[in-house]
Amino acid sequence: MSGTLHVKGLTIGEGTPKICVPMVGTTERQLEEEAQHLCSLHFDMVEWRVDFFGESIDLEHIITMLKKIRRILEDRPILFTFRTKKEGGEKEISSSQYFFMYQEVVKSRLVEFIDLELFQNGEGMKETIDLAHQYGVLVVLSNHDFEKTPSKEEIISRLRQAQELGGDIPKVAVMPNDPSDVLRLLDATYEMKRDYADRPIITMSMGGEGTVSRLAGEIFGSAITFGAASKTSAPGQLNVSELRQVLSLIHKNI
Ligand SMILES: O=C1C[C@@](O)(C(=O)O)C[C@@H](O)[C@@H]1O
Repeated sequence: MSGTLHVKGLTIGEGTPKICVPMVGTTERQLEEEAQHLCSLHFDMVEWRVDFFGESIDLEHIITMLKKIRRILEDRPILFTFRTKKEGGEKEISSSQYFFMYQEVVKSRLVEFIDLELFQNGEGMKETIDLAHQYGVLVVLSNHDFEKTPSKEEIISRLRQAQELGGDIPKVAVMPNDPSDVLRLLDATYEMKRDYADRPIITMSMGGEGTVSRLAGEIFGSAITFGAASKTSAPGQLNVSELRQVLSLIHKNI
C-alpha cells in the first residue's frame, strides 16, 4: 500500500522526498524578493506561510499577493499555509475566518496545495476539503507539537485521523526532547507507511536533534521535507542546497 500523487511533473510519495521551501516574508516587498531569489534555486515546491504576512489578516491583500507570487514563481507548485499560533504560527484567527480564507484561496485557483490543521476539525473542515477536491487542490492535513513528541500510537492515530478526514497528505511535526523521541517519530512514520498509508505522508522531528528525520524520508516513509532558502519557518530546517545533496546521496545508496 503506498499511493503516489502527481502534481505538475512531481511524483510525491516515490523516490527522493520532495523539497518544499517556505516563504516567510512579512511585507509585499520581502515576499517579492524572496520569490525572485527562489527562482534561481533547485527545489520542488514552495510553501507560502501566510501567517507571517502583514499586521492583520486581510483576504483581499492576501489574494493580490498570491497573484504576484504566482507570477514570479511561474508554474512551481504552491502550498498555501496559515499556521495558527496554537500550532507554532504567528497569528490567531477565528475558525470561521480560517475556513473562509482557505475556501477563497481554493476558488482563486492560484495554488496546488493547502495546509489545514487537523485540530481545526469542526464546522467548515469537511466543506473546505470537499471544495479543495472539487477544484483539484490537494490537502495537507497537519498537526504540530512544538513542545514534545507524543507516543507512537498517538502519532499514528493523528496521521490516520487525517487520512480518514480526506487529507491527501497527512502530516505530523513534533519536537524531540531527547534522541529516543526522534527514533519514536521515525518508527511511527515507518509503521504508518507500511501498515496504513495508501497515500503520501509527511513527518518530521524538529530542532537540531531531529535533523535525521528531514533527511531520511525516503527510507522511513516521509514524502516531503522542508528546507530553507534564507530564513527558516521552523527549528531544524536545513539549507535547501545542502538538503538536496544529502537526499541525492541517500537515494543513490538505497
Ligand atoms: O508544517 C510545516 C513543517 C514545518 O513545521 C517544519 O518543521 O519544517 C515548517 C512549516 O512551515 C510547515 O508548515
